[in-house]
Amino acid sequence: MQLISARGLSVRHGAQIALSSVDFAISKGEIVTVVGPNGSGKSTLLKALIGLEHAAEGQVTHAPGLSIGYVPQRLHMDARLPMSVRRFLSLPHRVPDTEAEAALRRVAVPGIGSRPMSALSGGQFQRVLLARALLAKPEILILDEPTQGLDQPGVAAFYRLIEEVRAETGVAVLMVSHDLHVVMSATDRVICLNGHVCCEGAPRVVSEAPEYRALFGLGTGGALALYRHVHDHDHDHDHDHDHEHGHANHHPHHHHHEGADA
Ligand SMILES: Nc1ncnc2c1ncn2[C@@H]1O[C@H](COP(=O)(O)OP(=O)(O)OP(=O)(O)O)[C@@H](O)[C@H]1O
Repeated sequence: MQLISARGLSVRHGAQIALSSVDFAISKGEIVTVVGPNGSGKSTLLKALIGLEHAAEGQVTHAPGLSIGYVPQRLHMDARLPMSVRRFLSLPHRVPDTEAEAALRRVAVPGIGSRPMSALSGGQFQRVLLARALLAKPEILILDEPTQGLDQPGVAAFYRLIEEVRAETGVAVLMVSHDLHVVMSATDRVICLNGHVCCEGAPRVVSEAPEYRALFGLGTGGALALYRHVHDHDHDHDHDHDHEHGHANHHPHHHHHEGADA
C-alpha cells in the first residue's frame, strides 16, 4: 500500500523553481532516503509531501487517515528556556510517564527524562527527537537530516536504530541524508535529487548510475565531496572497478537548474 505518492510535483519559491515534475511514492514499511547537494530541494520535497509547501503543479496523495511523524531539519530550542527531555516528549500532546520512558528506552537512551534538552549530546538529542516522533505512533516517519552533527559511529548507530524501529513497528521512513556511505546500507531505496529526480532505485544500483556519480563526484578515494551537477563533461573516469550493472530509473531530463542555484 502506498502511504504517500506524488505525480508531476513542482514547487516554486517565488519565481524560483525548487522542484520540478517529481514523481514519488513510498509504501508501508519502506525506508527511502533522499540525497542531493545543498539547495537541491530535499527539504522542500519532504515539506511538499506533508502539505507544508504548496504544490505549484501536480498532486500529492496520502493514504486515508495517514499519521505522519515529522522531524524538521532545524529545531530552534531556546537555551535560556530550560526544558527537560520529559517535558519535551509531552509536546504538543501529553503522554504518560510509562510511555515516555518506553519511548526513550526504544531509542536506547533510557533514564534521561530529567535532563535538560540543552545538555544532551548531538546523538542523544536526535534520539529524543525520534522518540517524540514515535510517540504519535505514526505509519510514516519523515526525518530531515536526522544525523546532522553526529560523528561516523553515531550516524551508523542511528541508522541501525531506524532499521530496528522499522522491523519492530513496521513504520515507513522517508529521510534526507548526506551520509552516503551509511545510507547505502540502511535504506531500501535512494532518490537522488537536484531540483528534479536525477535517478532512483536500490542503493547499489543508484551508486552506479552516472547521474549519481556526477552529483557526488565518485572516484575520490572515499572522500565523497558534494559536487555541483555539471553536464558538459563526462564523469567516466571513476576509480571504481566494480562494473556490476543494474537498472537505475534514469530520468531523461530537462536539466534546468533554477532550483539548485541558490
Ligand atoms: N521558504 C523559502 N523561501 C524561498 N526559497 C526557499 C525557501 N525554502 C527553500 N528555498 C530555496 O529552495 C531551494 C531548495 O531548498 P531546500 O531547503 O529544499 O534544499 P535542500 O536540498 O534541503 O538543501 P540543504 O541540503 O542545504 O538542506 C533552495 O534554493 C532554497 O534557497
